[in-house]
Order: sequence, then C-alpha cells, then structure tokens
Amino acid sequence: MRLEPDLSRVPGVLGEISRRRWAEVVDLEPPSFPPTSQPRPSLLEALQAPGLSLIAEVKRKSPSQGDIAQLDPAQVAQAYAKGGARAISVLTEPHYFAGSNADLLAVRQAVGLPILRKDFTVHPRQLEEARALGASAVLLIVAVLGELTGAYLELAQQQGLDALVEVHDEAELEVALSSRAQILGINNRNLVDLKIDRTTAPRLGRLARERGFGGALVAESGYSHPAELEELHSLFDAVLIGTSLARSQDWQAAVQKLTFRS
Ligand SMILES: O=C(O)c1ccccc1NCC(=O)[C@H](O)[C@H](O)COP(=O)(O)O
Repeated sequence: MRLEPDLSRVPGVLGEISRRRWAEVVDLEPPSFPPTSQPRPSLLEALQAPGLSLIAEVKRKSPSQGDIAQLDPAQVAQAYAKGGARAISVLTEPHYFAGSNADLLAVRQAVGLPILRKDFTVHPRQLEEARALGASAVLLIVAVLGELTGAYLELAQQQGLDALVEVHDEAELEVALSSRAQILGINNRNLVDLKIDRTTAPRLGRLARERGFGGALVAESGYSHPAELEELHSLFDAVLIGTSLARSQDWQAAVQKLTFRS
C-alpha cells in the first residue's frame, strides 16, 4: 500500500505546514539514535484514569498566536507534572511552532508521564522517529492523512505507540471511527482558517459516543479557564491545552487551577 498522503488537497495553513514537513522528512534516514530504553507509559491508560485528564502542551509559538513563550521544555514539563497533568504534549515541528526533537528528548529525561509527539505526521519515518525519541503517542490528523489514517494507525501500533486521531468535522469523524481509533481528539481550532469554536468538541464528542465510540475522547484547543471545562466533564476523558498554560507565569499553578487542584 502506498503511504503517501495526497497533500495537494489539504487547504490553508495546514496544507502549507504538511507539505513543508513532507519535503523535510521524505529523505530522512532511519533514526540513528537507538530507541530509548526508558519506560514508555501508555497514553491511553493515563487518559482512562477517573476525571478529566489534562494533556499539557509545551508550545513556544504557533501560526495563530505568533510567539507564545520562551521556555525551557524540561522545566515547563516538570511544572506541568507537579501541577497534576496526566500527559505532556511536545510540539516538534520547527518552522511554525519552534519545536524540535531535542525538546522531546529533554522532556523525556525530565518527567515519567506519557508524551504525545505533536507533529504533522505525513510519512511512516516519523513514527519510527517518535518511538526512538521515547514518545508514547503520535498525532494523526485526519484532514492530512485522509483515508490513509487507518494504515498510519496500524503502523503506529506496530511501533508500540498510541495515536491521537484528530478530527474537526463530521466527515473526518467518520474516517476516524472507521480507522478504529482508540484515542479520538476533537479540535476546536479549524486548522485551515485557525478560528476557534468551542462548540465543536461537545458537538462531535456527543456524536462519536452516539456512534458507539468507546475509547478516550480528547477536547483540544482554545481553553484557558476552568469554567470552560465544566461541560467537558461528563463526556470527555481529557482536554489538551497549550497556549494558555505556556503563557502563564507559573506553569504549575496554571495546571492546578485547570485541574481544580488549587
Ligand atoms: O495552534 C495553532 O495555531 C495551530 C495552527 C495550525 C495547526 C495546528 C495548530 N495547533 C495545534 C494544536 O492542535 C494545539 O497546539 C493544541 O490543541 C493546543 O491548543 P491551544 O490550547 O489553543 O494552544
């Protein structure tokens, strides 16, 4: 099976980022660093703990916000962990998010929580890389991978990785459900025009449950206040938050506030 997604059909910023990522990874050699021997905790298990889990993101910059924070990824991840985050998301895309593989390695050394490698997966080599870096899970965006989502999910699982399969509309949800995703992310940010609509996650989350989805549901993007999370508690297993946490002056306190621990 050809595993080359048709990136020419991906519109907007997401298309730009994905095509640039493809050009960078297509000729990558297999990772030269040996697979990390450190334990790889399961993201899926972490998200199945009682209550609404927080996946806290290490995020320096983004297309929608520009510069967010100058930060030391290890220090931030430790503070997130102390505050009660159940997993850490690390952006490794360099041009639009100022992330790197070194950031992920630093976070891996610093905390024992599951790490989501938040990159724009467009090539199987990135899955090998994620494994070698010590990630527990990768991001698979249905708008990017289309009908190849299921094949990438299988490859990720063969590498011992969980996958956050991300959707932002009904059509993408159908693809994710037929790919047998176990962790379903619903992004409130339209990755084409970057607008946030926080009604997206509850609407598609309910639909996913009605359609029989029994895995972990994750609401993503645009959250900064505990009140915004209230309606997620009965439906979602986790929420993924980046910008508002990374921008805060005290990362541990910011996580505690959002996880109702302060
Ligand atoms: O954050 C962006 O501007 C962005 C633009 C284009 C593609 C992806 C983008 N973000 C990735 C994410 O999904 C978020 O980093 C994540 O859900 C956290 O969102 P937030 O809390 O709003 O930073």
